[in-house]
Amino acid sequence: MSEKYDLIVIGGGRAANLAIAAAKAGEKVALIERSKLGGTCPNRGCVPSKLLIGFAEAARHVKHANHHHIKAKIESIDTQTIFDEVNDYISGVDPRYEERLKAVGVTLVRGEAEFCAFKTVSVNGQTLSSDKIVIATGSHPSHPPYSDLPVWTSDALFPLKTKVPKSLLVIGSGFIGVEMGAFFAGIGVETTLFSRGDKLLKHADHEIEEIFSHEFSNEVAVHKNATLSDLNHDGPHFTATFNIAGTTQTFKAENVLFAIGRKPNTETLKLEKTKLTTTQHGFIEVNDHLETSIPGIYAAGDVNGRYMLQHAAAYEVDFLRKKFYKGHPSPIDKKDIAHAVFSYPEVASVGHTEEDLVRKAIPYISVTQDWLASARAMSTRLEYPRIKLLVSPSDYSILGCHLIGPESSTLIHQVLMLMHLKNDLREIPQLIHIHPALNELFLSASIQAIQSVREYSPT
Ligand SMILES: Cc1cc2nc3c(=O)[nH]c(=O)nc-3n(C[C@H](O)[C@H](O)[C@H](O)COP(=O)(O)OP(=O)(O)OC[C@H]3O[C@@H](n4cnc5c(N)ncnc54)[C@H](O)[C@@H]3O)c2cc1C
Ligand SMILES: NC(=O)c1ccc[n+]([C@@H]2O[C@H](COP(=O)([O-])OP(=O)(O)OC[C@H]3O[C@@H](n4cnc5c(N)ncnc54)[C@H](O)[C@@H]3O)[C@@H](O)[C@H]2O)c1
Repeated sequence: MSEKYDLIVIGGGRAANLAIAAAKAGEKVALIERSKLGGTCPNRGCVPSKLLIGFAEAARHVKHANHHHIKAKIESIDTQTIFDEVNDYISGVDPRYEERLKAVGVTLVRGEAEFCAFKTVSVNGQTLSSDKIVIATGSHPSHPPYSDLPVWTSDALFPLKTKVPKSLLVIGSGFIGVEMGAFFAGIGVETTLFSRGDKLLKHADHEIEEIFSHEFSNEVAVHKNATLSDLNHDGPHFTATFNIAGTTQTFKAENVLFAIGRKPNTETLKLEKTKLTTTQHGFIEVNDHLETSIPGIYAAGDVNGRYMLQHAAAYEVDFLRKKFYKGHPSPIDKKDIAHAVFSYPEVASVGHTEEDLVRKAIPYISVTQDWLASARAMSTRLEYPRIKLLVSPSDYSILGCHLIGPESSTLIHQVLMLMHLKNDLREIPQLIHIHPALNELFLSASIQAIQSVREYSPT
């Protein structure tokens, strides 16, 4: 006999907030979590990785002090304490979530959920059913090749249970590869990163990617067009053989981090028992109400594959909260979801890349400028910071904006705000910018873009 609930939430990552909202609305709600409450972001994702990156940034300021005619030397970096502090943060996450859930009366079920009948779920032999189920089971690192060896994925870093290696090979040049690669290099670990293609951050706008690739390679040894052909582990070292642009090369390091993408957590859910199907990559398809092909079953966050970002998961969970408990009837707003890569250099992006616009035959004008007109930017002594604006020649709306340089993740919010309120680039020069704040980069780029739109004539 199954116990009936008003709502079952499977996965206690971002969707824990939905369970709390349901309980506050007076519903009988069960939250099922097989691992640590809080999910990927605070336990093994955004938060611990950014805490680590802060340490590397501090080290990099010392390393680059000579740009400001200051002679400085790092005497030592206590890498073990850095990880101990981050491990400490992680250990507090699950208990904090559990307290919040218990305070509002959510029934917390610890264990792995699987469907056992239509809209019925079993966990450790206990059966729960509901007409309203939210699947928010997130994602996990793609299974690395050579997984019989003690190689790392990002999950192995948080919490780190082994000693910090002196040397590291990073395989993959997406978000995690370049963030963690810059971190380890920043704290003095001899780091080499391998990309199987000829780009790092292959989905970035090409102009930004070129600058990123160049600057990142000054910090981290990079090999492009590199395919791993063999990996051995012998005593304290890994020996990796790569085919790099037609030649065979061998590298040794104390550890290897695979950062080769993430897969949805749907394999063990037995979705077929509730008649739900997934895409060929295992993501749960949803409509614009985040409802699956089975009415009453919803999927939010990484598991639906729309984005794989914490702020997108948060937005989707909040959409469901408003839908269920505030009676909001509208479909989910197709907002542009921005992202930032907290590597060195930092990159932030919203909307289309230039390649997207070309592929989709969307007319645009493009302006790329450095930020160096601003004294604050000049004072950084960096030469690469750039803004790329892609603007519609028909109505001055921003189609895409791509930043590279310090504080890109913060600065991009000026563009997000404009796109959110009234997407008309002509508003930017109307705003009196503080002189000489970094934000002046938007002023000069928008003035040039407005001029280009005025002069635009379709070919
Ligand atoms: C190293 C790293 C850095 C990142 N940095 C950023 C960043 O800076 N910014 C950003 O926006 N995003 C970042 N992300 C992505 C972000 O962490 C995810 O997009 C986000 O956590 C997804 O939230 P979610 O709630 O969908 O899934 P999750 O947080 O993964 O939660 C899903 C939960 O479901 C549980 N679960 C799975 N299957 C079952 C089951 N069958 N039964 C019971 N429970 C189950 C899991 O244990 C997990 O706790 C990063 C990810 C990684 C790995
Ligand atoms: N700052 C952020 O917002 C942030 C940070 C970290 C992670 N994330 C999220 O987590 C996701 C996963 O990150 P990720 O870096 O693992 O994935 P990713 O998709 O960003 O990059 C994976 C890279 O690995 C390459 N690759 C795939 N298989 C390979 C193989 N067998 N050998 C060599 N290279 C291979 C791919 O071509 C790609 O370049 C991201 O897509 C993002 O959604 C976000």
